Amino acid sequence: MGTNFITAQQVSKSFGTKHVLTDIDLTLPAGTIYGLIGPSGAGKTTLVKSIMGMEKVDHGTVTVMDAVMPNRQVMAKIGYMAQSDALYETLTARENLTFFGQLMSVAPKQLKQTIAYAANLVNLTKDLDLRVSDYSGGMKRRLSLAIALIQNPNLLILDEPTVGIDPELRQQIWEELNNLKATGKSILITTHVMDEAERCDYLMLIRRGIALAQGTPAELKAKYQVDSIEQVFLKAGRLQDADHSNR
Ligand SMILES: Nc1ncnc2c1ncn2[C@@H]1O[C@H](COP(=O)(O)OP(=O)(O)OP(=O)(O)O)[C@@H](O)[C@H]1O
Repeated sequence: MGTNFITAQQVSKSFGTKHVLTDIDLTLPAGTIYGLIGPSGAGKTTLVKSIMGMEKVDHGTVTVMDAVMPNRQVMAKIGYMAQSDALYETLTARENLTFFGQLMSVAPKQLKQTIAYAANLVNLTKDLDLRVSDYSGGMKRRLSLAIALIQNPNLLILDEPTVGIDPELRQQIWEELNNLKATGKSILITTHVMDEAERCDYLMLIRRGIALAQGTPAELKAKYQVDSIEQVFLKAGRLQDADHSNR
């Protein structure tokens, strides 16, 4: 594989007359946590789905692990956690993990081990044999994250993985994301939580489908001469508004 897990070039997407993504470039190298940060409706999920090959882009190209997307085989190799949970409610969490593990061709011998690892990571070990219909919203998010990890993927794409997850567990999840990164895996993550943005190696600030700024958190703070990513976002947003009204 080349050095990059994801290369998106000049990606544009509209729904009807609404421009949702405009000329987005994104490069995700190995061993990197890349954060997409932006307000609700900014286009983060649409960009993630375009990278996954689940949305057809109007313009531009997306390459994932050397394959031009959409590509079913490559899509199956990505540990993907969607924004809405796609779980079998009448099955237990263990049965869900087993089902998805088999679907992703995890060897039966390994499956038991990876279920234990993933359940432990998201703190669901003791609730594995409960039916998902009895799970809270946060538990369902955690189970979805465990499913994304079940095949030990080299590339994880996580759409708002920590929504509804308490701060302590969020901390543990971030620690594990960093461990995965240290083994050369890459993670693309969307969030609107600013302290999570600070933990990413590289960020894209996205607003109204436009990449307002890209860089490491330190680079962005230096560029906008502020102390936090939240302030970077506010300043970049104001500049975007001023630019818009000057046209
Ligand atoms: N299938 C669709 N048909 C029409 N409009 C869509 C469709 N999917 C998304 N949109 C619109 O595209 C815009 C961007 O949506 P998207 O879900 O990508 O934003 P987001 O940044 O992920 O927001 P959130 O943080 O709330 O998930 C929104 O205005 C949304 O209404």
